[in-house]
Amino acid sequence: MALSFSAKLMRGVSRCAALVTPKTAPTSCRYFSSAENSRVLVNLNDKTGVATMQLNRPPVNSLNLEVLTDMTIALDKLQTEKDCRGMILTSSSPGIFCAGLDIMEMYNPQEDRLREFWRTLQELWKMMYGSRLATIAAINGHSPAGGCLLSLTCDYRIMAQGKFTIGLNETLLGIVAPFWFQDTMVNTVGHRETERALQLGLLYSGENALKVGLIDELVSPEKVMETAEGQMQMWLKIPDFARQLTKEQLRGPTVQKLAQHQEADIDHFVNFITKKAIQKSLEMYLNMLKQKKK
Ligand SMILES: CC/C=C\CCC/C=C/C(=O)SCCNC(=O)CCNC(=O)[C@H](O)C(C)(C)COP(=O)(O)OP(=O)(O)OC[C@H]1O[C@@H](n2cnc3c(N)ncnc32)[C@H](O)[C@@H]1OP(=O)(O)O
Repeated sequence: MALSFSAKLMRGVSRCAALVTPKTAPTSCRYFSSAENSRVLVNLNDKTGVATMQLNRPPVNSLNLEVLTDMTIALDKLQTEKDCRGMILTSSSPGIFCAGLDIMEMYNPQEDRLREFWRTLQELWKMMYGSRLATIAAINGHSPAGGCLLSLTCDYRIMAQGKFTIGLNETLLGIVAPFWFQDTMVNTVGHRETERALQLGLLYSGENALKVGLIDELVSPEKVMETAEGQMQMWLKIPDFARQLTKEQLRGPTVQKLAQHQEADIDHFVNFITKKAIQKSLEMYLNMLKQKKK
């Protein structure tokens, strides 16, 4: 029998809820291992109520079904921890925040897995965008497409200076950012900038991302985490209920829009991605990524 998404989540939570506390850990810090081989590393500081979630899937933290599932399980667990009030999302590989969705999930896919992959991304997006936690993205490297989307679900974005880029570049792959990716971008930088950025598949430098409001701060790579922690303190000075209700009023309608069209969105995604022409575009993009190395 097929399990519902929430049943799968619960099964995952009980499987993954083990608390792993290394001998060297500060006593106030609990380390959650969200999966047997830790594709995301999560710890919660009991003193501050702030959790850190690190993407940990080398080489580029691309988001496959397993990473998305682990993130969803970890976030669900943090949100049920009464004392957890904030989360910083970052990467364990400085230089790469997240390369976006794992293109191999979309290239020559099996339909069942493709559906589950997309549903899990939808669920994670809904949870992140509507999270009761104050969320800050510490973008310590490249952040294209799905990586940019993840950061956009947070309440505040701090990016590392350097040659890193960020943006919803889907059109460069010959694919189209779905309406809820677009909505998240519109809500952040406005309609006109989104029109330009998404049609051109713009990958912004940190400086340009700051200019258009795609990120909130640009700091040296070694300052990204401490800036995120400092900023988090400001967000946590606000009473939770007031901050959460305000967020819910501002973001709720966008989350509801996807919730109401979720099945149709999965059908549309599967139909689109499995088209011959789209498969060809993905193949060319994958080849281009490989050629780049030579
Ligand atoms: C109706 C709706 C339809 C569709 C909606 C779909 C929405 C899609 C959203 C997405 O997120 S699509 C993914 C878009 N991502 C990208 O365009 C990023 C591609 N990657 C890069 O640009 C670079 O890899 C980099 C992130 C800038 C890092 O560069 P670096 O030089 O450090 O690494 P390298 O390019 O050598 O990559 C190492 C290794 O990883 C493979 N790789 C990279 N990105 C991905 C990815 N997103 N998915 C799968 N694999 C990826 C790359 O090919 C290399 O593999 P190799 O070692 O085997 O050659």
